[in-house]
Amino acid sequence: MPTHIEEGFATKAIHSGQDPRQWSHRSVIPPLVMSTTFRQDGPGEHRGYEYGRSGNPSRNVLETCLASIENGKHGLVFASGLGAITAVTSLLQSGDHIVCVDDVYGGTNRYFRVCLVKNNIETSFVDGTNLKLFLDSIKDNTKMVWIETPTNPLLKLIDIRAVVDAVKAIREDIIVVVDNSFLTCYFQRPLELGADIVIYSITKYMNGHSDVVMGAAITRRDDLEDRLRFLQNAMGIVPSPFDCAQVNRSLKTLEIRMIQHMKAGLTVAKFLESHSSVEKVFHPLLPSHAQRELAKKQMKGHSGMVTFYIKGDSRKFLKALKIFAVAESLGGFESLAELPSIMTHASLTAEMRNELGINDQLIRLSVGLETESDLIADLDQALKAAQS
Ligand SMILES: C=C(NCc1c(COP(=O)(O)O)cnc(C)c1O)C(=O)O
Repeated sequence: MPTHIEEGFATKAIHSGQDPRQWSHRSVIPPLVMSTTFRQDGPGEHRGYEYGRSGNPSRNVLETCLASIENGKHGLVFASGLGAITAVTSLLQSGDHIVCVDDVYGGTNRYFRVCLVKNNIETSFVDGTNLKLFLDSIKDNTKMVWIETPTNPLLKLIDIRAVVDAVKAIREDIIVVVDNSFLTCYFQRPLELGADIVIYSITKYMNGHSDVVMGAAITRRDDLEDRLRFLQNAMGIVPSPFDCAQVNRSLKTLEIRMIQHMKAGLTVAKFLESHSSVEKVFHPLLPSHAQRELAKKQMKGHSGMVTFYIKGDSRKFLKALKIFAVAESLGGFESLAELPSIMTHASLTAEMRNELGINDQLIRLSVGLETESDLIADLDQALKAAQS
């Protein structure tokens, strides 16, 4: 028997789910199956696939690969990150309660606060960096705890293992969900830290090419996979086979892309921190980050996300940028810059934004894969423009 080799991340990303022996023609690159339906040998006698919404070979290849690189058991993909959030929160029912970290993506906040409330599912938004405060928010009807770490956009960290242990000590049936979009499974493994479900906006780093909108949920629990698989089909929030093939391709370079995003992001963060036109920089790997020790404990590294308070005119800064594009989203090879207060987090209430410190001086960067010196030069000239 060949000795079992514990494969590395890149090997899993390149080979998991891709075995050419799955298809008779043995193509090394998985075939793209666009068909919405599959011929059956007889009524109900199919070969694993019946209808495109219920299952698709190109989707199956991607879901297998995602589960493998997450060190999970089951991977499910959805039409968008919010589609994954919709499916996962559909595990709840009327009268249930969610405890959610206060600093989350604006669309997540909006879905919880505006949409779920229509189904009589209430959410408490709480500072997840204060474990006691977070746990004190758990009520008899709390059925889900929702974590983003690092958070969007303030890059606050939540101790996943500490939250999981404390929550499960209160009640085992509370489902702990971690949105890992800002780091990917290359830098952080929430399932290994005890989370029940990890979700992604695949749109971001996992695809990393800003040409697919998709979401994913990965779990080790058969019971949750069974319920999520039902919801994926019954709610119809599935991605196209073409998009699945695109993302499957992107995962092959995830490791090397994240390593470069980390390198460039840290270069940018250090440059900003030393600049006289910058008030404060948030980056988990900077010594100045309040939770630097937690970063070292639960993260293998950090992505290209950098957030900072600018001195001077933030709009002038953003309009002066030449290489960074002013745009929503993040995690692609191109560098992006945005003003969360009026862009990605505009859907928060003004009170919530004020409490969090998401004001017109707060700028969020997604540092891409361009030449680092070009990025620094672009930021430097734009910071000067903001002071004029
Ligand atoms: C579009 C942006 N965020 C989407 C997002 C989502 C939603 O993913 P979509 O694929 O955009 O539906 C979920 N979770 C996090 C942490 C996210 O950042 C943004 O922050 O610019």
